[in-house]
Amino acid sequence: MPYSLLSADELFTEDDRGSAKQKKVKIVFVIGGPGSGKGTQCKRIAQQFGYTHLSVGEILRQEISSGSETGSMIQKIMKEGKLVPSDVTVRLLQQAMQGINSDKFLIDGFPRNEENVKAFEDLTKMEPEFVLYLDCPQDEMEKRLLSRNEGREDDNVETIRKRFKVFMESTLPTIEYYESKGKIRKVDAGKSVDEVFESIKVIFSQGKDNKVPPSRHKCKCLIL
Ligand SMILES: Nc1ncnc2c1ncn2[C@@H]1O[C@H](COP(=O)(O)OP(=O)(O)OP(=O)(O)O)[C@@H](O)[C@H]1O
Ligand SMILES: Nc1ccn([C@H]2C[C@H](O)[C@@H](COP(=O)(O)O)O2)c(=O)n1
Ligand SMILES: [Mg+2]
Repeated sequence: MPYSLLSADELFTEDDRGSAKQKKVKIVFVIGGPGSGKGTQCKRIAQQFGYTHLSVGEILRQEISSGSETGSMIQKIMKEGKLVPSDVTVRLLQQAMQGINSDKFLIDGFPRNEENVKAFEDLTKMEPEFVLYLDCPQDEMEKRLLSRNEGREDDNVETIRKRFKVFMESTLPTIEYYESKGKIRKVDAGKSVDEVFESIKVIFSQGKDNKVPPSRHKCKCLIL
């Protein structure tokens, strides 16, 4: 189904004295495997560094709760641990951003694949300032998800394993892509919540030129 997508200007321009003025918006993507602690750490980052936290998974779950046809489609996909088509995801993300007057967005759980990256770049003509990557061992992530207890339909062993596979096959290549642009900031997310946040604070306290050594992930390169 075609969606009417707004351009970067329509999304990010404010007209406050009769003349169109470009509003500078800073975007940080937060990625990591299922259960790596994205939501947990984003709440702290938002509080301490003044970002607006948007969880893309949460935005999709809100659409499910709305009872719309799109919501039923999203629900089926999520139950199977798969990814929602990017035109749907980016449209809902854009709508959420439009409704908030903020110049600093922390976008949790995005991008998840090459299609997400391309849809976002094509639509907004923007790039993230940097991409925070929470790197966590799979057995630790599985343990966390199985004791999360938030009633999520996708927190069962079968779906969790599928989500891990999607992360390895589809999300890791996006990390390679941003790494080639010097935008990945990786932290060891297998430690305690406080320890992980200590490493994150260092990153958010530094300027945008802060660089980390390339990671050892072996993934195919992402060609956009
Ligand atoms: N560093 C940590 N140590 C132990 N438990 C943690 C840590 N970080 C988060 N948790 C717990 O693990 C569970 C998953 O965390 P969280 O929801 O933040 O992960 P997520 O990356 O957002 O997962 P998803 O991709 O499924 O949304 C939660 O119950 C949370 O309280
Ligand atoms: N960019 C995204 C983000 C999320 N989804 C879907 C697939 C995920 O398993 C689910 C839950 O997301 P989470 O709360 O774990 O971040 O939402 C997607 O398709 N595309
Ligand atoms: Mg989450």
